[in-house]
Amino acid sequence: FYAVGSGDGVELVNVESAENGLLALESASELSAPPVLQNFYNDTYSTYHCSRHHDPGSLPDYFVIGVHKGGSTALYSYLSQHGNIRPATCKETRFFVTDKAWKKGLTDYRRLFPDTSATPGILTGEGTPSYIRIPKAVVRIADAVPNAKFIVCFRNPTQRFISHYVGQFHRERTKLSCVNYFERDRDALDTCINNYTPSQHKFMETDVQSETAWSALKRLADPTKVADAIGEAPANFASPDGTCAADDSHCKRRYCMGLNYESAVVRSVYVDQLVRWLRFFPADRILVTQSEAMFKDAPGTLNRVANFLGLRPFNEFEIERFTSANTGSSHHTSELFSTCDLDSLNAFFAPENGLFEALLIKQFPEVYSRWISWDDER
Ligand SMILES: Nc1ncnc2c1ncn2[C@@H]1O[C@H](COP(=O)(O)OS(=O)(=O)O)[C@@H](OP(=O)(O)O)[C@H]1O
Repeated sequence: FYAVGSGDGVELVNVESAENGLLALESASELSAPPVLQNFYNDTYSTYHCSRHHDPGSLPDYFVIGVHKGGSTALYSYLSQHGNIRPATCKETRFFVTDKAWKKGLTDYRRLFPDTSATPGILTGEGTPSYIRIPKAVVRIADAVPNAKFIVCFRNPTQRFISHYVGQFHRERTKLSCVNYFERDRDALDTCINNYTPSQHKFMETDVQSETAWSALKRLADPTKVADAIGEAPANFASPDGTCAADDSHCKRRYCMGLNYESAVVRSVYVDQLVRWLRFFPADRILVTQSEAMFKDAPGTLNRVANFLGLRPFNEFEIERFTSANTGSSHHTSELFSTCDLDSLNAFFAPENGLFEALLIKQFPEVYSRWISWDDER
């Protein structure tokens, strides 16, 4: 038994080992985790930790919504160097994914931001990379800040996964080798796919907009929506009621990835995440950027961000301050890197990388025209 808990109390949880306990916490927001672990995860690992202004300020004009390990810290801090930006008191407010914070309400959230209402042309915003992947974030943001703009930086999925793994290992959240860390998540997905039944899988479209229908929010990796966004309906596709035919592995994969959105491998599957955002916001309110491009040419990427936000280009003085911010720890130089099997990872991500490319072609053709191959950072 391990004692876990937050300010609201401590509970005893039966886990087989310290490592299993940590793994349980890591995946605690998944459906299978006991509620006490879900709460612990939400309220302790996602602490609402930023300092506050005395008076409530403005709601954000922009959000950096991801991806985790995609260079979001660098992008956010570079953006904050712009003379017309007054950022939040901290990068990752996590407000929209931390239930305790959300319950405190928007007035409390606004204390994290300056009041820009009297200074036209000055923007404020925050950068929480989990917003892109945690379904409740987009639902809550669409409700609370419907006119905001969103910036996302996608990285080669294999490299993102490895960066995540190395980070988790160093923070002592896992002791597994990279191969075993990957296989654990892949096997969990396979178990979900093999145990799939149509009766557990019913899309509750009308409930999705409702905050109380949390179970429905988890089902947002709707295969029909992915097909719509890409502009084609794959053969042998989902039944009219949205459930998957017995031999439709693509459909089941979408469903199971939707359920397992906290898993380290699923975090690198971008197509479902972006399609979900496109259900709430039009494509012209989401700026898709690429980590590999930013790593090579930060001013180039940041000037695209400035243009998207209606700001003038960055000047030399601001660009000189692009000294960053969560860079240089590169996982490539870590000895843990050698415990990864790049071929298996690339093979695992290949189907969804193809879907993601199709999504860019259809919804973000201008972005796709300058897209650098994922191979670039291998
Ligand atoms: N300019 C530049 N060049 C090369 N690499 C860069 C750069 N900026 C950020 N990074 C890499 O981005 C990774 C951190 O991403 P995030 O800031 O999004 O991480 S976090 O989710 O906020 O923890 C982390 O990746 P890894 O080093 O591979 O772990 C950073 O090194």
